[in-house]
Amino acid sequence: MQTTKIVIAIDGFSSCGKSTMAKELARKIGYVYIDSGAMYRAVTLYCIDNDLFENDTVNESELQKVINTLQITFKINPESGKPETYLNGENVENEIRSMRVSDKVSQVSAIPFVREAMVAQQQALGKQKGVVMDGRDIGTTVFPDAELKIFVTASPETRAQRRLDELQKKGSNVSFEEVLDNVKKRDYIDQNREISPLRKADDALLLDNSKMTLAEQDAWLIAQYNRVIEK
Ligand SMILES: Nc1ncnc2c1ncn2[C@@H]1O[C@H](COP(=O)(O)OP(=O)(O)OP(=O)(O)O)[C@@H](O)[C@H]1O
Ligand SMILES: Nc1ccn([C@@H]2O[C@H](COP(=O)(O)O)[C@@H](O)[C@H]2O)c(=O)n1
Repeated sequence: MQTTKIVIAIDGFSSCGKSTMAKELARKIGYVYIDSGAMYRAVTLYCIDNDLFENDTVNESELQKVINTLQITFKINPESGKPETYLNGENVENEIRSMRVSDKVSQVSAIPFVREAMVAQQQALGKQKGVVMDGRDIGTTVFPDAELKIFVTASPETRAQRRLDELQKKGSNVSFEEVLDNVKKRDYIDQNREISPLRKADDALLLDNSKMTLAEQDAWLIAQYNRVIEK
C-alpha cells in the first residue's frame, strides 16, 4: 500500500544528532534528506574564500549581489551512500564542516537576505513532500505545516564531546574547550537573531537525547513517524 508522503522537520541545538537521526529515518522510509545547515555553511565558505569578511564583518552588499547565483546542491556519494554538499559544482562537504566555517556560520545565517534565499530554496526542495529536513527553523518558518516536527536537545558538554569525537576521527586536532565554546556561541546567536530564531515550534515533540544511544533515538523517531502515518 502506498502511504501519503509527509514533511518531517527536525530542529534543535547544534551538534545534538539531528542530521544523524534525519538521515537514518530518510534512508529507512525512502525519503529525501536535506541538511539545511549545509546550505548556510556553503554560503559561509563562499564568503571566506572570496574575501567577503572584512575584520570579521561580512561585506553584505557584495554578498547580496551574488546570493541568488550561488548553486548549492546535494549529491549522494556512491561509495558511502551519503549526501554530499556542492557549491557551484565543487564538492565542499569536508570544508564546510571545518572549524573555520563553524566559527562564522551563525553570523552569516543571521543576515536577512541570506535566510530569505535559503528558505526559498528549502521550500522548493520540499514542495513534493517526502522529505526529512533538519535545521533551526524548519518547523517554525520553512515548513510550519509539517506533519511531524521534532525538536532535539542535549547538554552542551554532551554535544561538544560528540562533535569533538567526530572531528578527531577526521584528523582535526581541535580541543574540547574550542568545540564547546563554538557550540555555545552558535546556540546563543541562533537563539537571539531577529529573523527565525532557533526555538521549538509549539507543536514539535521535544527529544533530549543526552542519554540515548543512536539505536534508541532511531527507534524513537521511527515510532513517531509510524504514529503520524497511521493516523
Ligand atoms: N545519541 C547519540 N549518542 C552519541 N553520539 C551521537 C548521538 N547522536 C548523534 N551522535 C553523534 O554526534 C555527532 C553530531 O551529530 P550530528 O552531526 O547528527 O548533529 P547535528 O545536530 O546535525 O549537528 P549540526 O547542527 O552541528 O549539524 C555525530 O558524530 C554523531 O554520530
Ligand atoms: N535551518 C537552519 C540551519 C542552520 N542554520 C545556521 O547554520 C549553522 C550551521 O548549521 P548546522 O546544522 O550544520 O550546525 C547553524 O549554527 C545556524 O547558524 C540556520 O540558521 N538555519
